Amino acid sequence: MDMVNANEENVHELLEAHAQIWNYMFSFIRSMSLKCAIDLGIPEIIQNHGKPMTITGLVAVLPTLNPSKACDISRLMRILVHSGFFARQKLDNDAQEVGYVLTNTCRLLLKNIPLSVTPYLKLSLDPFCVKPCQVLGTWFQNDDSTPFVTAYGKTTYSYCGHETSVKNMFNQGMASDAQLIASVLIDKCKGAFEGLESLVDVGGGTGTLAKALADAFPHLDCTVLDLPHVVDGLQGGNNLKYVGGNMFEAVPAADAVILKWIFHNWNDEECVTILKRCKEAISDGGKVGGKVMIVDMALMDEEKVNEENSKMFETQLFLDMLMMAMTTGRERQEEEWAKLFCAAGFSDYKIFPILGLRSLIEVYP
Ligand SMILES: C[S@@+](CC[C@H](N)C(=O)[O-])C[C@H]1O[C@@H](n2cnc3c(N)ncnc32)[C@H](O)[C@@H]1O
Ligand SMILES: O=c1cc(-c2ccc(O)c(O)c2)oc2c(O)c(O)ccc12
Repeated sequence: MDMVNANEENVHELLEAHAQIWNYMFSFIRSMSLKCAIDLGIPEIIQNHGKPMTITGLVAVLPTLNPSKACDISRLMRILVHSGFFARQKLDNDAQEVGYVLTNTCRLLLKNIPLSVTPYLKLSLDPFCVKPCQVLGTWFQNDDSTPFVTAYGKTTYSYCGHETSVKNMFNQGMASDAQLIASVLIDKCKGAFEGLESLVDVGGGTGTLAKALADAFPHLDCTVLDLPHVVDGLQGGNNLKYVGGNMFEAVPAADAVILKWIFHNWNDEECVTILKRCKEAISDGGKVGGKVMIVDMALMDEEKVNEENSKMFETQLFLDMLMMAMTTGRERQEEEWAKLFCAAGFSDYKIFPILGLRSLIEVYP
């Protein structure tokens, strides 16, 4: 079709292509509208109201709203109803008036629930992550190691080390995700921890996952290894301790090591080095049967993408592009994982696709 010169036959197709571009182009409006509702505390206010909340009721109690902008809140709510975060419900059976309620999805965004996604959303939509994405094109044409460096002039590592508020936002985002993974692992994969006496969470951040595992398995000795500036001052417990160190140099000895969201931050060569340090850690005790447990993505096969799972695949690709913007890492397909394991001297692995977009991957020496 001739897309440039519209005539009557192709005008329909032209407009459809045009609409598709606009929908894609304006996709950031979705995330920014959701971020706005969260910044204003709207999910909590509606939840605490206990029944459908009218627009008048909502604007009356929004604590930080400038009154001259009250009429615009209904426009914000309209797009978020359309996107499925809020729904409209009658106030009561015979009433005509309707109010807003939260959908199940939106409940996951409440700030004070254990599995809240909000800290991770705040991290992902902060200029910390957004600015590097805006300079991808520049980065493809310069010598910088990552778009993050193009945007900020330093690596994420040194940026987080110096800016306390960004470091806290990053650690809180990671911790909230670790809480979700911990509860699924403890609920669905108890067997994976059976027979283990000690476990190191490599790059375990502020220890959310290790803490949950230490509580769930009181006979498991848990260690969190992370950079000194992350673990300094953190207090362990009975079967939990923190160690400051560098996973490229040494990993404390244990029956097993777990690494969540580590490998997607690093290139292949860096991953093989980390894997070798992990292999040494599970061999040092002299006990056979140790293993490396990885929580990360196994990218779906493009041939297996269909209408039902295509959104899932798209979300995996979003994360891959985010990793391109922030780090030297990438999301990997099964074959790419297998190559890394082989290069680091492991003999076998098994992928358990039990964590939604991500998998538990066990690697054996
Ligand atoms: C993407 S975060 C994942 C945190 C945690 N595993 C989780 O999933 O919630 C990566 C972690 O690796 C840590 N890290 C980076 N370089 C490291 C190194 N050389 N040695 C140990 N930890 C490191 C970071 O400080 C950060 O906590
Ligand atoms: O901004 C990010 C930065 C990093 C990151 C960068 C360098 C490292 O040395 C490291 O350990 C982690 O990882 C992320 C991540 O894993 C996400 O899921 C979302 C955002 C980020």
